[in-house]
Amino acid sequence: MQERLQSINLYLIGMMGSGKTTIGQILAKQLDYRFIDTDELISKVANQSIAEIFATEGEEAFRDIESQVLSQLCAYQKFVISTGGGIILKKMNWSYLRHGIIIWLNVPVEELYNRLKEDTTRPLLQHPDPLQQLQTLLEKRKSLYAQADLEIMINSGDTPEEISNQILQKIPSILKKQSDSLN
Ligand SMILES: Nc1ncnc2c1ncn2[C@@H]1O[C@H](COP(=O)(O)OP(=O)(O)OP(=O)(O)O)[C@@H](O)[C@H]1O
Ligand SMILES: O=C(O)C1=C[C@@H](O)[C@@H](O)[C@H](O)C1
Ligand SMILES: [Mg+2]
Repeated sequence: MQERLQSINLYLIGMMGSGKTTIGQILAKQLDYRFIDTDELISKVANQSIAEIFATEGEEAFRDIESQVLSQLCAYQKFVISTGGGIILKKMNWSYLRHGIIIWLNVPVEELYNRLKEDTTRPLLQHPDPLQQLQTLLEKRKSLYAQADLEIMINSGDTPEEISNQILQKIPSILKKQSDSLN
């Protein structure tokens, strides 16, 4: 598989809580790739949590930093890159993501809510009705996430290892599509 992948990066996209960070780490180990998470990188570089950046500089400033970070990462190879949930919002980001294989972790909102209801670190969920907020965000973003090369439908109960294996199984079909479109 590593040979067929030819060091191309894998980008995980999806809603907050969909498991991009968790599954990205497993996938990287399985492929002998390096792992990076754009949220963690931004937080390190800014020396602030994502919530602090949103609070002090605002969402737009965060989105600009996110784009810059992504533009630099796509120059590297052999990375699994877990992205922030809103990375799909900027059109420019798609031109960076398209350097690699884009994988959408599609998780039902009820499951996202169960995972995140106790978590206070996601600024966009600091809302009186977080379940409704997740539903609204997903409705707005679904057509963008759907532009991924690969959609992984996740049911509650699917373990991160199972999901990672499912991705590995499906990657060859994407590589085939890509090579067919070049012929
Ligand atoms: N398949 C799974 N089954 C159960 N829990 C999971 C699964 N995948 C992730 N989780 C849990 O859900 C929570 C969110 O996962 P994670 O942080 O990986 O999501 P994320 O997509 O990176 O979110 P964000 O966009 O906010 O960074 C974590 O507590 C994680 O342990
Ligand atoms: O869905 C979103 O817009 C976000 C998701 C997180 O990964 C962070 O990037 C930030 O909290 C914004
Ligand atoms: Mg994450």
